[in-house]
Amino acid sequence: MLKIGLTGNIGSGKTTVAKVFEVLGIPVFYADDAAKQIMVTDAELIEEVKRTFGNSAYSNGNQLNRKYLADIVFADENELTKLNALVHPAVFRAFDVWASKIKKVPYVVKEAAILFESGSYKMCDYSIMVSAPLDMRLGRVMKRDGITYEEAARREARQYPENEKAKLASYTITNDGHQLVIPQVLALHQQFL
Ligand SMILES: CC(C)(COP(=O)(O)OP(=O)(O)OC[C@H]1O[C@@H](n2cnc3c(N)ncnc32)[C@H](O)[C@@H]1O)[C@@H](O)C(=O)NCCC(=O)NCCS
Ligand SMILES: Nc1ncnc2c1ncn2[C@@H]1O[C@H](COP(=O)(O)OP(=O)(O)OP(=O)(O)O)[C@@H](O)[C@H]1O
Repeated sequence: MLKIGLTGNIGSGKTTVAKVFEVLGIPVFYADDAAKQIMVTDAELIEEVKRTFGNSAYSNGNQLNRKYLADIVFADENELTKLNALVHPAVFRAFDVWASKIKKVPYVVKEAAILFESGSYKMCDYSIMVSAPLDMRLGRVMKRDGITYEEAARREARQYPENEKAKLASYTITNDGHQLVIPQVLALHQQFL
């Protein structure tokens, strides 16, 4: 069973592409969602996050104060590195457990915003990058999340540039509103069968 990493910078449309793979019957692991879940359920991790970023990182018990944490980590690369070091090992383990339970499919997809930055592409057989022009990506995220251009751009600045990712990726899907996405996914699907 192949493991295919699926990534793309903020607002590229990787989750949208992942849904197409799901429609084709391919199981998809959403690393960002797994991280979200782990950050509110793993007691040891919660304590580490509080110790590192202050008790205000959580409110009402184990409810993650996402805005508080985002303001700290996306403003300072060192802080983001600290958070990544706490969260990512647990996400890697969750993926391995999830994948080990899946049988009788030719491949699974791991969707992760920072597949290359975290190094997790090395644990995949192939990687796919979803690409779209910067302004289009930031515009999509502003609309989806109700955040400002500056907030979206700050996150983008913490991710590898698209041209560097393209060098590492096995395949690229273009989601620029001109090229159709579904035929591009179907072509890769045929290849992985
Ligand atoms: C800082 C947090 C709490 C902010 O939460 P928020 O709900 O505002 O954002 P969300 O998690 O939905 O992420 C939205 C987008 O931000 C970008 N982003 C998120 N985490 C990271 C990161 N570690 N590095 C670079 N970009 C990131 C991605 O493009 C992502 O799709 C959250 O992003 C977080 O806990 N990040 C660290 C864990 C992580 O790395 N998750 C992503 C991959 S496993
Ligand atoms: N081709 C497209 N045309 C119009 N809207 C699109 C297109 N592709 C994606 N979108 C929209 O843009 C937004 C961002 O897409 P999506 O959530 O799939 O991106 P993402 O790469 O997973 O983003 P993030 O890194 O922020 O999680 C969503 O609201 C989605 O519906």
